[in-house]
Amino acid sequence: MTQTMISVQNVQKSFKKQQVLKGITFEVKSGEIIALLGENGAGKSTLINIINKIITPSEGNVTLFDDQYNEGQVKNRTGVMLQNNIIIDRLSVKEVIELSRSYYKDPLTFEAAMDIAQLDDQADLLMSKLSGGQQRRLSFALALVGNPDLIFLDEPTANMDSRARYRLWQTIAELKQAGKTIIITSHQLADLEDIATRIFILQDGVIAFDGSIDTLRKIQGEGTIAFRSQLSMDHFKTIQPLTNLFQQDHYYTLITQEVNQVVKQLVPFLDDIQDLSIQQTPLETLFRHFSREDENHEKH
Ligand SMILES: Nc1ncnc2c1ncn2[C@@H]1O[C@H](COP(=O)(O)OP(=O)(O)OP(=O)(O)O)[C@@H](O)[C@H]1O
Repeated sequence: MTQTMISVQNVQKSFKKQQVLKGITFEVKSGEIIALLGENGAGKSTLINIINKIITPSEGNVTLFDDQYNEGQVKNRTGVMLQNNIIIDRLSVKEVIELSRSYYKDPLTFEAAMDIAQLDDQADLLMSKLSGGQQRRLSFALALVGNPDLIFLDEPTANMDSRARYRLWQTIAELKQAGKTIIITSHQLADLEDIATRIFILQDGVIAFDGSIDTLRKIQGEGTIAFRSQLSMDHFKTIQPLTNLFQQDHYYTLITQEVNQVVKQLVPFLDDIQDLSIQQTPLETLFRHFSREDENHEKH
């Protein structure tokens, strides 16, 4: 049976004169994997911190699980990996895992938590002596040590090497299989794309998009045609139908619902086109539509 895990009602947050969140409302059901996207400074961490009562909103309400749950019950079923690692200077990796385990009713075994952290060789090392990536791995294990049903991961892969990142996404896939509910912020959109069941795009203080990646593709274009060319933008501007056209240096990206029709119109330019590729529009490209940094494009 699906349960409402998170209910956010009209959450607003201002820091001095800057209003970061302007009225955020949504519900998350059990088993959903939410990718929370937004540019740097969009307010993703602020929203996650408000949901977890780390900062208070200027307006609005948040309910986790059921409003009958007390704070202790909520904490017991929730795992949080914040953007900044929390370091307790005097504790070793082993000690902090044991300490965290003791807090929860139904924790993972010590071995399972160590397996997530992948820090066997550093078990006796003080937390403060870990590298940035190792601290991140420990933070991930600590978020999961209580065997939570609801998990918040704020840029979990920051500082991780590619092997650690691979393992983390694998663990998240296992959590998904197990029916956990997860909210993740990450700038690694290719990995998020494989795992998320629902995308939130935070822009200008509101959720500018809430839906599946398939819905986003239906709105913005199923197919992406990319190529390099020395020809100017003017040559490609008249191509129809496009939902978006990006140019960066000599690299063009055309997004469309009608791939065949667009490819046919590129035929006259083929001698001046290199590295042509056609693919289902990736999340990375769909997200660029909402990006302010990428001004060199034509929205259709
Ligand atoms: N305690 C604070 N005091 C003042 N301003 C703050 C505070 N916390 C956040 N902000 C501001 O709020 C905005 C949103 O910050 P936030 O960290 O939520 O963004 P983000 O979407 O998580 O960004 P990033 O992708 O860079 O992590 C930023 O402009 C930030 O400077």
